[in-house]
Amino acid sequence: MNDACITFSNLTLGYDSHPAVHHLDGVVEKGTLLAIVGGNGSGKSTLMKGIIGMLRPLGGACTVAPDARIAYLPQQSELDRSFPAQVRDLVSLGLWPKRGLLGRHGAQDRETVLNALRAVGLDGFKRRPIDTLSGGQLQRVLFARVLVQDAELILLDEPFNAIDAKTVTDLVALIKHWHGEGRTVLVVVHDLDLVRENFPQALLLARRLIAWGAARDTLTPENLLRARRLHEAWDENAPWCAPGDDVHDGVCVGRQEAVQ
Ligand SMILES: Nc1ncnc2c1ncn2[C@@H]1O[C@H](COP(=O)(O)OP(=O)(O)OP(=O)(O)O)[C@@H](O)[C@H]1O
Repeated sequence: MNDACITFSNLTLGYDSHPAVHHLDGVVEKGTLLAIVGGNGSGKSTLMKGIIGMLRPLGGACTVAPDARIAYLPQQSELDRSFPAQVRDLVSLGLWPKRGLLGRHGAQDRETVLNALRAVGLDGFKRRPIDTLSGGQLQRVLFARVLVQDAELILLDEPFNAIDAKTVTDLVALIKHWHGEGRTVLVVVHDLDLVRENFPQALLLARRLIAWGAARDTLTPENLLRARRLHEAWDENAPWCAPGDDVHDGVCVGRQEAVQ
């Protein structure tokens, strides 16, 4: 059996005491390629932020294997492209765990960056200002940064949004390559056909876990309908489950007094 890369233990994540991911349990084993799916606002990005430690749990715990270096690619909408930088600067940022933020880059580092740009199909782009790139080109640059990070755990939040079919095909190939190298890769994806065709496993969220397993078994019409119904019925102002509160079907139902 593989070792655990990420362990969720009754994990609840949220904002201002309002839960966005509720009572999640399970283990992502090392070397897994997993798609995270669910409707808008179902908690996918929140889960990613919980895994990298950007969000502290409201309850429970999320543990990442201590030896796992993490590469995280947020949604493009969270990136500031106005920063005056060239493509090579952005890709070089992936080297900072090895070199430190102000560390000097040697000839080998420059070669690593060029090789990464070549691998994502952007040979010759190293001096381009990042604010002149198309959305698809920027996503390729960000994948190049992940490449140079050389991380054991890779988290990609909606990397295929507003990307043309050719770019999606190229980026999926890179993701499969990382999986083939034994890395653990979690990807937030909206296109369910793309998941069925390319991802061995899927985790379906509607703030709580609906299903998790082989992609084809997870993305059944029944599970998707259940996810939709639960999601639509969700109360945005639901309170945080305090320790000791009762949970029914994955949702906090408050503290039930013992029946005498
Ligand atoms: N910084 C924040 N402060 C308050 N609430 C937030 C914050 N970020 C997200 N939320 C809320 O948490 C819930 C889950 O959001 P999240 O971004 O995780 O969903 P998602 O599944 O990634 O959605 P999408 O597919 O639209 O990107 C939503 O109700 C959202 O409004």
